Amino acid sequence: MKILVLGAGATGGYFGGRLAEAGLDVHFLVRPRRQAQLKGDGLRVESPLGAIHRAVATLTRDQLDDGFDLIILACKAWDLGAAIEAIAPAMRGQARILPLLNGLAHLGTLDAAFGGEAVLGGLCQIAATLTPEGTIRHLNPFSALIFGPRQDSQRPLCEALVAASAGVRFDLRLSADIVQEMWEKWVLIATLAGATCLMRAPIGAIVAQPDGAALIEAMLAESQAIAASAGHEPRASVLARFRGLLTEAGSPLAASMLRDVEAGNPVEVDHILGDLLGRADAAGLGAPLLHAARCQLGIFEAQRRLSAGSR
Ligand SMILES: NC(=O)C1=CN([C@@H]2O[C@H](COP(=O)(O)OP(=O)(O)OC[C@H]3O[C@@H](n4cnc5c(N)ncnc54)[C@H](OP(=O)(O)O)[C@@H]3O)[C@@H](O)[C@H]2O)C=CC1
Ligand SMILES: CC(C)(CO)C(=O)C(=O)O
Repeated sequence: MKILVLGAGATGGYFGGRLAEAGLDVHFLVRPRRQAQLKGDGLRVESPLGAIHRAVATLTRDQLDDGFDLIILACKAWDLGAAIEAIAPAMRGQARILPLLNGLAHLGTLDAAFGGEAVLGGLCQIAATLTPEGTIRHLNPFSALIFGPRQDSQRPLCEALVAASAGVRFDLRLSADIVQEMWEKWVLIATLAGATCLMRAPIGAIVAQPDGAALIEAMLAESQAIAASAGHEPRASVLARFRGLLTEAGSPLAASMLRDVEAGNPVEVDHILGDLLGRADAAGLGAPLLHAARCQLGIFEAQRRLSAGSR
């Protein structure tokens, strides 16, 4: 199976690197600055599960052909349009796309560009970051990639990926209902990003305050109600796990969006909170805490753009 990974950032570099480490035929579609880093120093991953430092195959969009079976899409939401243009030559063949982005809106955008049959469902669970020097830092021992077919015709490729990935050093799971699992992940990330970015602190610091846990619980209830109104009520066992993660005393857990805020990077506020709130509005649901988080991140984004423009 020939795999193309768009983006050698935190998630693409980590999961692509682990697949390459396990002997799969992985190529990274990158832009020239990242290609120079990877050609100069190889792919570097620091991880409690074992470091990776290896040469990897890279190509830029002008070198792309249609010989790939699977494209793992690992860009931020604001880069989706450029990513679609970049992978278009590979989509002339039989390739299918496995997106790792948080949220859900990208599925519709990819379906419109390449047809629904080309687009699997997918998500990842990891805390990782890309340093300015190009190292991927995996921040805790947890890493999972969950994926699955959205149409029956996609099932053989999904099963082939599982078979080819025996021995890979992360949890790879073929989901029986990937769209439901993407919704559940959206409920988690909207709450985690909303709370940790609004409070500018990890979970442990928030729940150490007298009203912290109640605030997170209320935000989780808002996200849950929006998912339920779309026909994707999170399963009770999943909600119980999320509640545990989101209210754990002393937890260092924070959303990758908070790491982006702290680094002064753009944030996926429209994709993760804006889109969810659009669906809340359409269903006539109030979600005041999620609205407050969106407003706060909107201000951050506007100020970030202003100061980037004045430099
Ligand atoms: N980081 C995390 O812990 C987690 C992230 N996620 C989600 O995963 C998604 C990806 O996030 P993450 O990996 O952190 O993001 P990063 O910013 O670390 O990496 C994205 C990479 O994509 C590359 N890229 C973007 N557009 C293109 C293009 N057209 N051609 C080639 N390369 C491109 C960027 O390259 P360049 O340097 O050239 O801009 C960048 O290196 C997001 O939706 C995020 O919410 C989900 C779970 C955890
Ligand atoms: C919820 C979490 C931490 C899990 O991977 C995540 O997706 C993120 O921080 O972007």
